[in-house]
Amino acid sequence: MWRNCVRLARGLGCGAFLRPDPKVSRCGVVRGLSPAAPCSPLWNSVTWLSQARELKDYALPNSSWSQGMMDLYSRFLEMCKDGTWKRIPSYSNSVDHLPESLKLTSEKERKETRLFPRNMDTEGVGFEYAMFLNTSEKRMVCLFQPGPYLEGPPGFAHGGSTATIIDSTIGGCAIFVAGKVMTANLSINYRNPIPLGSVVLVDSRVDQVEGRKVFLSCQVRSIDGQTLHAEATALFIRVDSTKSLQQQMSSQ
Ligand SMILES: CCCCCCCC/C=C\CCCCCCCC(=O)SCCNC(=O)CCNC(=O)[C@H](O)C(C)(C)COP(=O)(O)OP(=O)(O)OC[C@H]1O[C@@H](n2cnc3c(N)ncnc32)[C@H](O)[C@@H]1OP(=O)(O)O
Repeated sequence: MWRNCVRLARGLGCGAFLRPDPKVSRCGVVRGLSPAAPCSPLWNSVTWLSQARELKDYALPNSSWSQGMMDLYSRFLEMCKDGTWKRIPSYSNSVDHLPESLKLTSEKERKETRLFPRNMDTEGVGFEYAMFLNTSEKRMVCLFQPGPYLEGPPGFAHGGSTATIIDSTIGGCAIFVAGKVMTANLSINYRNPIPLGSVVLVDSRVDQVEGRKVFLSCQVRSIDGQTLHAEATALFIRVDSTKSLQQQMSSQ
């Protein structure tokens, strides 16, 4: 069934769902001085994407995405049009997400590190995901399609992979709202297993900020909302900087 989904997606292709940017290749590589995110004025306005080096944006559709993932992605792109939601690009290295001016000197030198959920180069085998941020609701939603290399129980996602995508989504939300943070506590209740190749919505929000403490909650649900796969609460601690990433970027 999973293979059929992949074949179906391949057959349909993804071109129809994207408004093509001639400077962005189909696989999301940013060429030359072009920004990567077609729907986000915030990301378009920042200068840190203007690097000669090529960055691949992994959060753009590829041929492994199922029809369900594509449909959901285009629904969120539609919601980006009025600025309510912003598509968050995703690179293979944490450092690539930071504006040049915020990088520590040591981080400016290229390191052979990889952001954990982006550590597989073959499309569709691991974490396929795309995140969208709603700033006013302090909410980050992640469309997640777990691939066959994330198997735990036969046919289903490993609980650790679910924890990873929750931590990343919640963490991304906390970073945009509160700035540089670390996960101090993550508590997950697993309610229903996630079938490999299915698409789920990881919906997280900041509930409260108390000094350095950022409290968040999250639900992982099937696309139709009928199945609750997991729910989580988390505490993130601000480690430095009083500004959120968004404030830092808009003041560039
Ligand atoms: C990265 C990419 C950036 C790109 C962004 C743009 C794109 C966005 C999209 C996608 C992003 C993906 C995002 C990924 C996110 C992943 C996040 C992780 O996986 S982080 C790794 C795992 N976490 C650790 O390794 C922490 C290890 N722990 C520590 O380093 C420290 O313990 C730390 C920093 C958490 C706190 O240490 P202290 O020394 O700074 O602070 P103290 O004094 O201990 O605690 C402060 C307050 O918090 C409470 N606290 C601390 N830990 C607690 C806990 N576990 N439970 C309850 N309270 C706790 C304490 O009791 C204290 O409270 P009182 O001020 O006294 O009221």
